[in-house]
Amino acid sequence: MSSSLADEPVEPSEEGDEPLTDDEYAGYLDDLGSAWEVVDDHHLEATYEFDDFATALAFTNDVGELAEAEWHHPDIHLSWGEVGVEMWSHDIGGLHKSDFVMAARMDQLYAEYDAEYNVE
Ligand SMILES: C[C@H](O)[C@H](O)[C@H]1CNC2=NC(N)=NC(=O)C2=N1
Repeated sequence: MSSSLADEPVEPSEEGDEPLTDDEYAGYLDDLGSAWEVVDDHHLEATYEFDDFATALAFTNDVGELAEAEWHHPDIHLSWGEVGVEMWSHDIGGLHKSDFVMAARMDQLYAEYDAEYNVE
């Protein structure tokens, strides 16, 4: 996982942008942690594991703050000990570089948690 993607700006998609094709996003996907996969060439998906609900909730709130700051929002599913995230660009109905930057930022956030488990 290269930290360079996380250091890039989250630039929103422009009107008329086409979603990235698998060839176009392959390099970005390689830069992400192993937690992430692309589903149906449409969105990124990952599940982060934690020791308990409270820690999962804290991570969820951190992701929420990141999303608000970057004005680019994931779908988040909070469970006991787990946070599921889906990330895509709604305005183009698919994947944009900004989704991969956000995923890399979430990987950075997760790395700060003293979680016992990592996602396989
Ligand atoms: C109305 C608001 O500006 C838009 O919904 C923004 C906010 N957050 C967003 N988040 C995501 N993931 N995709 C978008 O297209 C998007 N657009």
